[in-house]
Parts: sequence; structure tokens; C-alpha cells
Amino acid sequence: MKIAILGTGNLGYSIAMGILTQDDFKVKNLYLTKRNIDSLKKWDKLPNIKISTDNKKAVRFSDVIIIAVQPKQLQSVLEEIKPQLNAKRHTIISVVTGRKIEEIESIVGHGISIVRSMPNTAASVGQSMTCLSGNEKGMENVETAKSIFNSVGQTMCIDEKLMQAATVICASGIAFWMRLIRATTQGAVQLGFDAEEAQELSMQTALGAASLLIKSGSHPEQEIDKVTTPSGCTIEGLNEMEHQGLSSSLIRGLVTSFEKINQI
Ligand SMILES: NC(=O)C1=CN([C@@H]2O[C@H](COP(=O)(O)OP(=O)(O)OC[C@H]3O[C@@H](n4cnc5c(N)ncnc54)[C@H](O)[C@@H]3O)[C@@H](O)[C@H]2O)C=CC1
Ligand SMILES: O=C(O)[C@@H]1CCC=N1
Repeated sequence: MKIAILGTGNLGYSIAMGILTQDDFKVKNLYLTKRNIDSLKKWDKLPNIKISTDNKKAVRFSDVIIIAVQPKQLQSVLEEIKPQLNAKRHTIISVVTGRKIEEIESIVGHGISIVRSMPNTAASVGQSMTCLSGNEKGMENVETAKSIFNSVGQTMCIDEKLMQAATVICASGIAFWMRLIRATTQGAVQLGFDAEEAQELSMQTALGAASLLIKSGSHPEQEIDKVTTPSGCTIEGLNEMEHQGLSSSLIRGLVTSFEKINQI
């Protein structure tokens, strides 16, 4: 597969990193563009990698075009590459927040295969949760998009109208979970661990909690019941967190984030 990533910033770089460092997925060519390519030069010597500021050339040399620019930059990039697009050959995968498939079609035309996707920066370590939806032709080719994003994590096909919600839960979600890990680390330091140990305890416990649910298929409350000894310390701490609004503040944060997307 020949893939271009137009706009190799934070997210584009994470996707490229994930693709380059996993074993099973074979990419014939990876063409990376951004406006200032200095930060990508270390990859220039790798076989099958091209680094450039030239989006048109990247499209000419690729079959799958991942567009990872900021929302305000999307229109000009689409207008720039439109003359190079070939409906029989190209699939566009947009990771751009808040930009609908119909907005992309209105610029590049309805014949092009378009997949709208929402990965996250954990793609760089093969652990992205990526949601996908597409136009009719995009869904015919969705296996292509799935194979790319399955190589850097897990995928789920969703209705496009849920894409904003997926952005908050999965993409912004990385920041939210980081803050939870940071806060529990700070708590561990206050209780006597040094900073490095505290972060290790916090990270591994978060990974353990997620792994328990993934591997057992159980509900979080079932796992909570197993940990909360009657009259014990866990329920005491948990109830205090809820008195202080833990679940409520998380849900309100997600909803506030969701409302902001509609203004982007
Ligand atoms: N950062 C994240 O975790 C996530 C970001 N997104 C979305 O992905 C998109 C990219 O986000 P980031 O990577 O955070 O932004 P960024 O600003 O780090 O990256 C955008 C890149 O596009 C490049 N660029 C701008 N105009 C260009 C052009 N005409 N041709 C080629 N490259 C150009 C810039 O040089 C920059 O490197 C945004 O739409 C964002 O909403 C989606 C999910 C997660
Ligand atoms: O903060 C943002 O707007 C983008 C979308 C999800 C992650 N970063």
C-alpha cells in the first residue's frame, strides 16, 4: 500500500510512527508532508519514506491519502490536491476534527472514496482507538482504512453523526486519562512515594484496570465490588471522590468538550 500523510504534525506523526514501528503491516511507500519538514528529516534516510512540502506530489505517488491538518487548513489542502485525485485510485482518509464527509465531497466531488476517521496519539505505540465512517464509496473501501488503523490499534465503524462524540471520548480522551494518571501520581507522592515510583504505580494500575475489563468482558462495577471490602478503605475513598463530584465532573467535561467541537 502506498500511503501519504498530508500534515505530519502531532497526530500525523503519531500515525506515521505507529505504521513504521509495527511488524505485520507492509507499507510500500509512506509519503509525509508538512510545511516545515525539519522535524521529519531523521526519517529521510529510511527506505520507502519520502519527506516533502509538496502535497500534490505526495498524492501522485500514493493510493491512500491521510489528511491530518488543522480544520481551518482543510479546504485549501483539498483544493490544492483536487486536480491530482483519481476516483479509481485514491481513498481520502480525513482525521480532521469536526469536518463532515459532505464538506469534503463538496470540494473534491462525490466520486471519490472518503473515509472520515478519528484516531488518537496512542497510534504511535500501536494502541489507538480509531473510529471510522465513510461515504458510499468510502465504505466499499473501508477495509483499507481498517487495515491501516488496525495496524496501530483497534478500530470501530460508527455512524458519522457520532464522530464528534468519538472525538471527545477517544482523541481528547488521551488528555483526560493523562490528567487522571497525573492526579493519582500526585496523590501517591503525597502518600510517600517518590515521583518516578508514583507514576509507575499509577500507570500500571490504570493499565491493569483497563486490561481487566478488556480481557474479562465484565462491567466496571463488578470489578469495583471485588475491590471494595465492606467498611474498608476503598469504599471510603471512592465515596469521598463521588461526594466531590468525580463521575459528574468527568461527564460534564466530556459534554463541554463535545459542545466546543460544534464551534470548531
Ligand atoms: N492531536 C490529536 O491528538 C488529534 C488531532 N486530531 C485532528 O487532527 C488534525 C491535526 O491535528 P494535530 O496533529 O494536533 O495538528 P498539528 O498542528 O500538530 O499538525 C498539523 C500539521 O499540518 C501541517 N500543515 C498545515 N498546512 C499544511 C499544508 N498546506 N500542507 C501540508 N501540511 C500542512 C502543519 O505544518 C502541521 O505540522 C486536526 O484536524 C485535529 O483536530 C484528531 C484526533 C486527535
Ligand atoms: O483538541 C482538539 O481540538 C483536537 C481534537 C481531538 C484532539 N485534539
